[in-house]
Amino acid sequence: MNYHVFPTYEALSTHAADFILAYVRNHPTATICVASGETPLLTFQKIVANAQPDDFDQVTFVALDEWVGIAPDNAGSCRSYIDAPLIKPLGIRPERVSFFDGLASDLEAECQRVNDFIASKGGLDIIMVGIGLNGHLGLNEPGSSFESYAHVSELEEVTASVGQKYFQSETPLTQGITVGLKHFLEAKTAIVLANGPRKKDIIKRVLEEPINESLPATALKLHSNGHLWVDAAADAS
Ligand SMILES: N[C@@H]1[C@@H](O)[C@H](O)[C@@H](COP(=O)(O)O)O[C@@H]1O
Repeated sequence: MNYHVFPTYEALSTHAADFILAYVRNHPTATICVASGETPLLTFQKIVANAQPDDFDQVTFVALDEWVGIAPDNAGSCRSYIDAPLIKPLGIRPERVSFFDGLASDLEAECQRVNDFIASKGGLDIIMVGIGLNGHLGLNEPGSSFESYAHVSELEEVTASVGQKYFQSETPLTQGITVGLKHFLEAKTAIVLANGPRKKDIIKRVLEEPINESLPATALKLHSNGHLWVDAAADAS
């Protein structure tokens, strides 16, 4: 795992955006899985600001996760956190993006649909995600199998309560639907971003603890091209 500390959130986001832009210019048909949440918002802004008109014409995006029971157009949905700042401004065509439907009546079929979509693209080139305070990647909560593809997860209390920050009013969050850790491990490049002092304790655990499924982010240490990029406030080295 490559660990890199950037002086500021701005520098971290610039690096992440430049990495994606350089990658798609060299690999125009790339498939990229991106996270929702607050962490990648400045990266998305910088990608949009610096993209050339045809950079993303043939690129495919996969949205990492979704809250079960939340409508796609809810401003707090994972979809909204990716669609509004990245997908819409880049003008990505609907057939080139996969979102989980948190309202799907058959969640297992929804997982299979996303698994099939990713497989049809030959897997993920890049997966770039944030990290939860309990070490989750996407909504792969502690205990998630490293062998799992897309699946439904039961959310820990900390995830349900921290998740309230995305919503205007109290919203019950009990389950998530997420790309699996096997997707993460099979991606050609895996990147975890973290910023701010709230993430320092979990970054310390990722750096110090052995690879184990109780701490999903340790999957990064199993990856042959895994990167943990943090700002100085989240640095725990
Ligand atoms: N579902 C999201 C994830 O997609 C995100 O990567 C992570 C970190 O969120 P944030 O970047 O807001 O700290 O947890 C949330 O629960």
